[in-house]
Amino acid sequence: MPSLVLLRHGESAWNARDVFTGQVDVDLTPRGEEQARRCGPTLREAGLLPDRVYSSTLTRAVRTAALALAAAGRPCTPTQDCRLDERSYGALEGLPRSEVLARHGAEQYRRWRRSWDVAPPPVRIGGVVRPGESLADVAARLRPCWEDVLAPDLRVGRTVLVVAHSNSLRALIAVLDGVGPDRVPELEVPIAEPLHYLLDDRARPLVPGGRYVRSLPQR
Ligand SMILES: O=C(O)[C@@H](CO)OP(=O)(O)O
Repeated sequence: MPSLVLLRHGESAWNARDVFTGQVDVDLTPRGEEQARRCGPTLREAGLLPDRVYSSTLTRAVRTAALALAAAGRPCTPTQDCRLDERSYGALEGLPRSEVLARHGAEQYRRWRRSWDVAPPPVRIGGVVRPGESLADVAARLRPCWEDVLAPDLRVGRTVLVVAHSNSLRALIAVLDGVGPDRVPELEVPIAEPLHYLLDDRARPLVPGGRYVRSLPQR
C-alpha cells in the first residue's frame, strides 16, 4: 500500500534564534543534525524506509534527508525540487519574530504566519523584488509537484519520503487533506517528526491528517 512520509528539517540556525527564515539558506545546528539522525532508526523500526526521497533545494532539508537515511543504514542523496522550498517570507526574512510581533501586533503577525491568503510584504535585493508568498501561493506551486512527481510514485505502491519545511509541508497537507482556508491556521508541523500517510491506490489519504511515527522506547 502506498506510504507517504512528510518530514520537516531539524533545527536550523535561525530556528534556534527565533528569526523568520523563509528562503534564506541557513544550515542545521548540531542539535538539528542530531534530530535528523534520530529519524533514521524511527523510520526503519516503523518499516517506512523509503523507495524514493525528495527534498527542497535548501541545505537544511537536503542535509536532514541525507543524515536520516545514513543513520537508517540507507545512505542516499535526495532528489531536489524547488517547489518544495519554504515559502518566501519576503521582507520578514532575517527579522526576529519578537520584533515583528512588537512592531505589527498579534493579528497581523498571525495573518502573515498562518492565514491562507495573506502574503508577507515583498523584499528588494539589489534591483530585484522578490514577493512574499501566502500559503495559497505555496499550495499553487506545490500542486504540480504533487501531481507530476509525488503522486505517480505513490500510485504504483512506493514509499515516498518528502523532506521540506514548516509552510511547504502545511501547504502540501492542505492539498492532500483538502483542508479549507478556515482550518489552515490550525496546521502546525513540528521539527523532525515523521508524519505518515497511508494512501489508497489513487494516492488519497486513508486517514485524514496522517499519523506521527514515534520511535520505539530505548531498551
Ligand atoms: O521562518 C520560517 O521560515 C518558518 C519556519 O521556521 O516559520 P513559521 O513556521 O513561523 O511560518
